[in-house]
Amino acid sequence: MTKTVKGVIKGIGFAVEGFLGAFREDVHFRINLALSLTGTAVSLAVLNGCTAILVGFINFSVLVVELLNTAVERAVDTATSEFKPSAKLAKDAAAAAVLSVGLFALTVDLTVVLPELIRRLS
Ligand SMILES: Nc1ncnc2c1ncn2[C@@H]1O[C@H](COP(=O)(O)OP(=O)(O)OP(=O)(O)O)[C@@H](O)[C@H]1O
Repeated sequence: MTKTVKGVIKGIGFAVEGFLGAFREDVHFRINLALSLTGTAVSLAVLNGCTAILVGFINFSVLVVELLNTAVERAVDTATSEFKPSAKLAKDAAAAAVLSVGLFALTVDLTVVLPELIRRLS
């Protein structure tokens, strides 16, 4: 196995560790994981073609942004235990990113996915 391939496999291992660590230690991550994967699965199940992929991706992106939020929170906690305005802004801006994408995903789910789900079930 070449050095490059070994490096890629190692990198994937670190990514899996990051995912499992966030799952273990962050309750917000677990909640957003459940919501995001449910939204993604329902979108892919009830919508078709490009719409399914786009709406599924919007739901999945909540999970991605929540992972970044967890990373920012942990990095800030590692960097300082003192109260610093810049630390507050870093954490609050990361939380705002999750809120923004979450609200957008919710709006899309309520206006695109839910009506289609109801139509199929009725
Ligand atoms: N070192 C710090 N300096 C300034 N403000 C901070 C610092 N750490 C946290 N805060 C702020 O305090 C509030 C609560 O943060 P806290 O880290 O307790 O909760 P959180 O961001 O939801 O993360 P967690 O998931 O770890 O509970 C937030 O507004 C955050 O920006």
